[in-house]
Amino acid sequence: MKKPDRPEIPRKTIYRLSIYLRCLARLKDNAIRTVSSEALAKVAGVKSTQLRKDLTYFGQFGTRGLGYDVEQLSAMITNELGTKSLQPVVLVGVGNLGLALLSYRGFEKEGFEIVAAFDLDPKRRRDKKITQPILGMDQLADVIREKNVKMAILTVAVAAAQEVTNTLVTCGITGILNFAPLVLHVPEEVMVNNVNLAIELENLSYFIQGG
Ligand SMILES: NC(=O)c1ccc[n+]([C@@H]2O[C@H](COP(=O)([O-])OP(=O)(O)OC[C@H]3O[C@@H](n4cnc5c(N)ncnc54)[C@H](O)[C@@H]3O)[C@@H](O)[C@H]2O)c1
Repeated sequence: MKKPDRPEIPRKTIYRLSIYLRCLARLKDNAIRTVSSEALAKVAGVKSTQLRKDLTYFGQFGTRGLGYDVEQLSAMITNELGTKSLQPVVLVGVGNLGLALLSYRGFEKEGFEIVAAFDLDPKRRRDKKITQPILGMDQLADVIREKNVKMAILTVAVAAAQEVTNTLVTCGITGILNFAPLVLHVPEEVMVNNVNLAIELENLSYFIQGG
């Protein structure tokens, strides 16, 4: 996977980078140029020792007494996350969930562009709010190649998820955001992130018991 010359960076550290980046964006909006590790940690909701530890994976940042340069730290994190330029993404499965994600206008601001969506039955769903092309599966390989797409959002019915995953991997996709409630089998070099609201709710349910 990415940057193999580095020591293993915990997955949670990478998640926290995304949180730090959004906090830094808010500071930039308020014309704040430098921030102490304590202040940044506080807005990010972590301990300052955690923040400093996370950032040491990527080199030395900040000046003692002065803190971090907001612009420089944002640039470093964006570079590490690979979101310096707009990343093309495809979505497969234009049902209820797929349509909802396609109609969300906020992804581009965050560095991702859903360049096209695909479905077995691309003509079934039409929605004036959707600006991306909805195409048949026969066009998937061409679009992925032409637009050099590496990431896919998977919102197909659970029964089709593994088969569609195999197709995506064959087409060169190396990162899958999977909404289907099953464990996908992929080659080692392919990364899958699962989103499962039921698991998140179950987790909340555990923690609020007896509250
Ligand atoms: N992660 C979550 O929290 C969460 C929440 C809701 C739904 N889901 C899951 O998301 C998926 C979609 O849910 P939905 O309600 O939008 O379902 P849906 O039935 O409305 O849509 C599924 C779409 O997938 C398409 N499809 C099926 N087989 C395909 C194939 N082989 N190739 C291409 N397209 C194919 C169908 O034509 C349909 O348009 C399901 O797997 C569901 O379990 C997850």
